[in-house]
This record gives sequence, C-alpha cells and structure tokens, in this order.
Amino acid sequence: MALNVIKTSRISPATTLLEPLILPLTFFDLMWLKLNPTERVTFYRLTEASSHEAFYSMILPKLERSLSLTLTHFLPLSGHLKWNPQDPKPHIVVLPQDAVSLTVAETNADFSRLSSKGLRPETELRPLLPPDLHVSSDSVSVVSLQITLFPNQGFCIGTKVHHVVMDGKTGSKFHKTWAHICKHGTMTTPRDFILPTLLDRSVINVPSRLEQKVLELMSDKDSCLKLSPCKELYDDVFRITLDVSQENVDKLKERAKNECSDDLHLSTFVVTFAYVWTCMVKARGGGEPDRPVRFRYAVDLRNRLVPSVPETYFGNCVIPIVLGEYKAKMFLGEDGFLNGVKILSDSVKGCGSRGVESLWEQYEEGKKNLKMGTQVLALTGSNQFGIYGSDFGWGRPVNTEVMSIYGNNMFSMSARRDGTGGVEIGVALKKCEMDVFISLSTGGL
Ligand SMILES: CC(C)(COP(=O)(O)OP(=O)(O)OC[C@H]1O[C@@H](n2cnc3c(N)ncnc32)[C@H](O)[C@@H]1OP(=O)(O)O)[C@@H](O)C(=O)NCCC(=O)NCCSC(=O)CC(=O)O
Repeated sequence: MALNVIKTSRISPATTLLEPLILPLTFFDLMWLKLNPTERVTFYRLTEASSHEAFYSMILPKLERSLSLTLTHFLPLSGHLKWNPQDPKPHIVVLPQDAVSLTVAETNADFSRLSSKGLRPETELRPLLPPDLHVSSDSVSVVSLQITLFPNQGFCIGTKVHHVVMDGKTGSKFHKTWAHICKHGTMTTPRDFILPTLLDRSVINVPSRLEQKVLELMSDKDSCLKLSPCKELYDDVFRITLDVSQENVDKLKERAKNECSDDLHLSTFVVTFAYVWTCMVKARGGGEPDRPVRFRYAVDLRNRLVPSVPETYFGNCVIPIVLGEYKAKMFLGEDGFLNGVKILSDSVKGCGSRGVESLWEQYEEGKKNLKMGTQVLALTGSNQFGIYGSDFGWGRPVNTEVMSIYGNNMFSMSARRDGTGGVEIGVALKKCEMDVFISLSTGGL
C-alpha cells in the first residue's frame, strides 16, 4: 500500500486566546501519564459524486474549518503537556499560538477491504494513523490527526491522543462534536453532547493524598514526559471485528442465568467481556493451565463520585480496574464463561459501592505485584459512547477501530454500527492465536 503525504497543517481554535490557559492535571489525568496514546481510525465512504477534486475543493476545507470551530470548545487539545521543575505536578498549557497538527495523505489502498470487519494485517492499517505526538525537551503535544483520502472511495480520520488530556467519553464527544459542526456548519446543541465543555477542575472531588500516591507510582520527574516505549509490532499481527448481535447477547445472558442462580449484574458489557476473555485465554493455549492471567477494564466514575461530575466535564474521570491473579485453567473449561461473568458482575457492582480510594488501592497493589509472564487481557473503549453517531455530512462511519490494541492482549468494545443492540469487539492477535480465536468465538455463539 502506497501512502503519499500531501501536506501537514496546523489547525488552531477559531478563537483569540489572550492569555495562556493552564489546566492542572487531576488525580484521574495523572494516572495515564506514561501510557501510550490512544489511537483510532474511522472510515467514511464517499458517494460516486464526491470526486478527487470535490474532496480538495469542498470536503477537506469543511473538515478543517469545522475542526477549528470544534477546538474552541475543546481548547486543551491544541495545547501541550508540561512539567516545570518548580511544580509538584504536570499541567496542560495552551498558548495563544498553539494548534493541532493535521496531516493530509492519499493512498491507493482498497478502502472496502481496509474498512471491513474481516481479517486484516495490522501493518496495512497503521499508516492511516498520524505521526507520533510531538515531543520537545520540556513538553509534549496531546493530539495528532491525519485525514487520508482513498480517491473515489472514501476517507479515514486517524487520531492519536495522549490519555492525560481526556478519556474515551470526552474523546467520543470531541469526535461527535466535530462531525456535527461539519455537517450543520454550526453548533446547535444535540441532546447527547451538551456544550460548552466544563474545564473547572474543582468538580473532581477526591482525597488530595491520592494525587501524591499516583505520582509516586506513575512517574519519576526526570523522565515524566517520555511515553513508555511503544510495544513491538509483529509482522504477523492480524485484526478482526467480532460482531455480537443483540440476539447473541441475550443468549449469553440466558446461559449465565441458567447456569447460576445468584443475583448477577448481567449487562451486555459483562456477558460479552466474559465471553471474549475465555476465548482469548483459550487462544493462548491450554498447555500451561496454571499460568497467571489478569483482566483489566476502566470504570467511568462521573456518576459514581459524590457529588457526581457534570456530564459536560472535559478530561478524565475513569480509573482502571484490575481483576486477578487467576489461573488460566479457571477459564479453559465448560464453566469458564460463568466464572468470568461472576467475577465481572461482582466487580461492576463493587464499582458503585466502593469509594475511589479503595478502587485506587486495588489498582496500585495489582501494579506493584504483577508477576512476570502474566497474561493481562485489557478492554478499551465502551459500548456506551455511541461513536458511530459521528456523521460529518457523508453518512455514519462504515467502521471505526481502536488501533492502540495492537499489543496482542487488548481488545476494544463499542456499540454496533447499525444501532440494533449488541456490540462490536475489536481484536488484534498473532495469526496463530487469531485462527484459534476466530473458531472459538464464532463457534461458541
Ligand atoms: C463499569 C462499566 C464498564 C459497567 O458497564 P455495564 O454496562 O455493565 O453497567 P452499567 O452500570 O453502566 O449499566 C448498564 C447496563 O447494566 C444493566 N443493569 C443495570 N442494573 C442491572 C441489574 N441489577 N441486573 C442486570 N442488569 C442491570 C442495564 O440494563 C444495562 O445493560 P445493557 O447494557 O445490557 O442494556 C460502565 O458502567 C462504565 O463505566 N463504562 C464506561 C467505561 C469507560 O469509560 N471506558 C473507556 C475508558 S478510556 C479508554 O478506553 C480510551 C478511549 O476509549 O479513548
């Protein structure tokens, strides 16, 4: 696949910032200081009438103008992460001249194949992501974007976002706001993403000692702005999207109910996560049944804190939940699915009743005690974000993929494109494990 970079521009917010905007990182932001950026690609099909010329004369200028307008509501995205030597913690700073880097590229690749849900090599999708976040001696940018045209077929928006600046909920709101402004030319307020965004950090009400704890665990100050080295990308990693229909979700819920009389929290999230994790453990092989496995997901605390955090809050309000250590054999047998459901059901129930400090302590302990060789299966994204609602004026996305799961042990979740319930699960695995995963996951439904 050939990729030709046409231009790289800097898109600034359509507002005049008279003074720098300084946003201290909260406990929930600091947690993600060392994490690799969240990466996503989203594909849009163009109609036959949208020629190559129309893309450059009409579509691209519209995308650029609406991005600039959107950034006025999401100002921190054009800024940088900085940590001054005299400050106890880092902050995001937005200077009047700051802008977001937008790369425009063209490719001769087959749009239909790359944007399909079928098996695709990871290496063919990664060029659709923008260049890495710009790191200088004392700061790092927080967002990088790329729009790639597939002439006469469609285009793709690739994003890299430093997780310290926003979580998945704020991120999907950004994407949907950009789409809405592009389609309608203005920000009439749709019900599901109320503007303006709230930058006030005082709405995050957690014990102040937690910030110190997270800083101790996450960083040494000298190297705080360097992200962890990227995970190695193997040539033989493939990606697939597993479509779990509402009917299949209902069957999984029914199966859990029939196998267990306990009062379980049987949500779509719980049953599909448990189902996929048993397939992932089995895909690794049953040769070492005593090997340690862990599971990780994030919980949104906006409605679980007291007082709750307004829906309009811009930033992070999620905390990772680590489940384990378990032995692989617990998920290899007939009762593997039910074991997963019980663990997750208890965990989700606990998120509502346990305080933030207790959730943090569990995570901290897990991070410190991680044994070498543990298979950590992590879930990213959520079926509650409605990411397929981002229509820029040329229809809903044909596909959207979280790309930062290439590390071979992560998978992503979103609601399905057609809005008829169920979920999509994005998986990236080495080919040998992928073959087993496909036969197990499709066979079991
Ligand atoms: C902790 C959770 C994952 C748990 O999700 P759940 O869907 O299980 O639970 P929920 O409380 O939200 O409730 C919704 C579902 O539970 C059902 N439900 C509620 N009470 C129930 C009960 N007593 N018994 C059975 N079902 C019940 C509802 O009908 C619905 O099901 P049904 O669904 O079947 O209709 C979620 O609450 C959450 O916080 N999601 C957001 C996570 C997030 O933000 N992730 C992104 C992290 S950042 C990231 O990853 C990076 C990035 O993306 O950029």
